[in-house]
Amino acid sequence: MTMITLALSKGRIFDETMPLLAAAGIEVLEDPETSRKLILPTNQPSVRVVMVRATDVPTYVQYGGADLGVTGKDTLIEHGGQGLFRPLDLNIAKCRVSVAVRSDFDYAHAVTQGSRLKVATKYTLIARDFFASKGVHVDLIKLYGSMELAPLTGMADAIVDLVSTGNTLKANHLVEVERIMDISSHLVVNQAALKLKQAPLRHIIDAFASAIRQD
Ligand SMILES: Nc1ncnc2c1ncn2[C@@H]1O[C@H](COP(=O)(O)OP(=O)(O)OP(=O)(O)O)[C@@H](O)[C@H]1O
Ligand SMILES: O=P(O)(O)OC[C@H]1O[C@H](OP(=O)(O)OP(=O)(O)O)[C@H](O)[C@@H]1O
Repeated sequence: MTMITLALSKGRIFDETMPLLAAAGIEVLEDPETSRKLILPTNQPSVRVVMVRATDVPTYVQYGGADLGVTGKDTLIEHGGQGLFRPLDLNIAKCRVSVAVRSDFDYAHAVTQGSRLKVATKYTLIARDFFASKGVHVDLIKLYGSMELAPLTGMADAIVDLVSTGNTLKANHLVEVERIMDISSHLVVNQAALKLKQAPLRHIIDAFASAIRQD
């Protein structure tokens, strides 16, 4: 029996992938929110799900710890995508990467003045590319979470972070000043596995493709 291993992360990616798995006839038998198990069985003995940090999904798939996985485009860009085949935009976990500042910070003035902007972010590659393309000099501060706090404490002038409803920014008196790119989650597949386990992986990819919701 050829075992297929799918890497997912807890929360919205797991939740929003479930209907796609259902289209492939796959049902996960345990709830990752309540189970302590990191390897979850499914109703198909030849398919299992491994639960990893969202930022680790591309790494697990790249090195063959999983044959395929679901990951945000933001995470994929920061990872670099080496060794990954990326057959489908799943149109789930939709948000955007944006620049935000304190509502009393004059961003337009700061970026035209030619001075250096202090930017805190988890997304250093995306931020570096974006500001380079605008010709704005930045000092990047790498953070792993709670980016919103950086401008509030005076540590940074701006953040580059994910925005969906805008509620998190609003609750912290921050405003979105530039939208860098739209984000959704993608299916990624290990390139070697795609050759060695072609038939079962094709079945999953095709089922996912048929179940993608367009809006
Ligand atoms: N508010 C949101 N609305 C829609 N999609 C989102 C939102 N926040 C994040 N996402 C998308 O979902 C992916 C996973 O986000 P999630 O919050 O589950 O993990 P994380 O906490 O950022 O990751 P890690 O645990 O590795 O730090 C992100 O990479 C992004 O593509
Ligand atoms: O614009 P909003 O709708 O407020 O979403 C944006 C927030 O969502 C993400 O965090 P996290 O995954 O912690 O958000 P969650 O509370 O939706 O899980 C992201 O890092 C932002 O902080």
